Amino acid sequence: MALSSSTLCHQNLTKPYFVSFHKQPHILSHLQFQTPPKTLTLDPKFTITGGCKLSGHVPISGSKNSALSILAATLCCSGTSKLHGVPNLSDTRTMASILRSLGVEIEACNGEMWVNADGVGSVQPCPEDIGKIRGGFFVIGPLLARFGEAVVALPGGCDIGTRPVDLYIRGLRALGAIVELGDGKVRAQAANGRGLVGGRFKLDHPSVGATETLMMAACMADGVTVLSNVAKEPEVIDLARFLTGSGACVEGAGSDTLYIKGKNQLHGSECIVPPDRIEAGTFMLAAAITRSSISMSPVIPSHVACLIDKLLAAGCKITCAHDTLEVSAVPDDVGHNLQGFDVRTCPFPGFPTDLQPQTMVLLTTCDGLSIVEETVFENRMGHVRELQKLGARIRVCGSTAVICGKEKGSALLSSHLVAKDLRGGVSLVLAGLAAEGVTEISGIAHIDRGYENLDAKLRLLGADIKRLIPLGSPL
Ligand SMILES: CC(=O)N[C@H]1[C@@H](OP(=O)(O)OP(=O)(O)OC[C@H]2O[C@@H](n3ccc(=O)[nH]c3=O)[C@H](O)[C@@H]2O)O[C@H](CO)[C@@H](O)[C@@H]1O
Ligand SMILES: C=C(OP(=O)(O)O)C(=O)O
Repeated sequence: MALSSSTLCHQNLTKPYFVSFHKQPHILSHLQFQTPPKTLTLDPKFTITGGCKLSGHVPISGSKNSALSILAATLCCSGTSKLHGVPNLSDTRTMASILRSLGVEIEACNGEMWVNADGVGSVQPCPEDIGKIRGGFFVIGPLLARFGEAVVALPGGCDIGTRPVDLYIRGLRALGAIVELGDGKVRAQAANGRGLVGGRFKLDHPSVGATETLMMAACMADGVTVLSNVAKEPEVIDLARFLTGSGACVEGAGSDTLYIKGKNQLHGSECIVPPDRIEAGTFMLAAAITRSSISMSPVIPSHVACLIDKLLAAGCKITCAHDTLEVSAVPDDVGHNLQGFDVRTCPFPGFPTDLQPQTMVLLTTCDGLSIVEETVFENRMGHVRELQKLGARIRVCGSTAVICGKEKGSALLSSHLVAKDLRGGVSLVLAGLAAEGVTEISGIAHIDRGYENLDAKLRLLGADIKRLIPLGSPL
């Protein structure tokens, strides 16, 4: 089915994601893994020779952000939970290490994870690991709810703004917890040694992580909790689905109010981590930036509706059949250069902040002036300086960037670039695919936090990208 904006408006945004287990693709089994050359380099790097057209089909992995919150939620469950489609990322490995530091037993094999939290003997997860990722902090909700206490260090994650945890703290207090912040740690205790109690809390801002953390806490609080102005992101719905499958009573996921009736006990359950909408969006943009045609699956089209609208407006062709999406920007197919467009990032269902840097790269290759306004994080323009090294004409004023599209005959040039965060980092990879010559990108550990085998997947599509590993480091 060829897509237009109106086609998507009729799709149910909260429709469950059903894939029978036997159909779950062994997504990476057919990728050609390259044994990376060991070279005289200090830091792992990508080198990309630009100009290759992409073609073929790419498998989309399970969602990083859904996997992180569902893994945190397994702490609520008695017995074993079985998760399918957990992406093999440094973030999910760090999350597993955080859970193990509490005494959780985890076995993992080919994207499947068996998690059992019955032997938890600590309420203080490893602070070093918590400091590496944002999602690790979410364990404060389930720890407090099930064990009455938690001591959790302040989280890490992408350096894209101040990213406070005030909404988590105020929300947990509304559920009867005593919460203090000091020494880089949040200490929380259910008051009077009793468990949490249901309550009402309105978030000042629809924070994804605060919504998920409070939802997990409320699932085991005594009585009913009403959370308003919550996040409506698909990952919130995925978490609610896992919790409900584990015996919790959660209503309203996907709307701006959650109604949760607490239960004394939740049980382990089985779930599939839905596909990563940000990874899918990144490959959709890779097709557009390289003026190529590729397909990808599984994708839930309503999760990437905003990007589909923008790419259609730019002049791309997009078709969708079941869970497969095809994006074409081949000049012979679209008949003209792509047209620039404006973007304003917003909480879901608005344009995702996690696709802002990648979209900016596309805009540098389109006709005309484009404006990108970042409204979710106050410091998410770190990629611009690197893109300017490639000759991109971008001006930033605060959280707004003005992008001058392609001049006749001009192209992005190659350079040595540094990835400073996850999505900014992958935007440099996309720029390298379109640049003339060889682009070198260091700091790729940021990219490995959130993309499963990015280089192998791009090679599968025909890109010339190599991962250089420092001499002496284990493969
Ligand atoms: C692991 C994970 O799921 N990460 C995602 C999650 O991050 P995360 O959950 O951290 O993002 P939030 O939705 O909480 O952040 C949105 C805004 O709210 C602010 N804020 C948040 C909490 C708080 O207590 N106080 C406060 O002021 C933040 O500083 C930010 O400006 O949602 C973001 C927004 O879609 C995505 O970019 C991240 O990929
Ligand atoms: C901001 C992101 O991740 P995190 O919240 O884990 O830092 C992201 O995935 O783009």
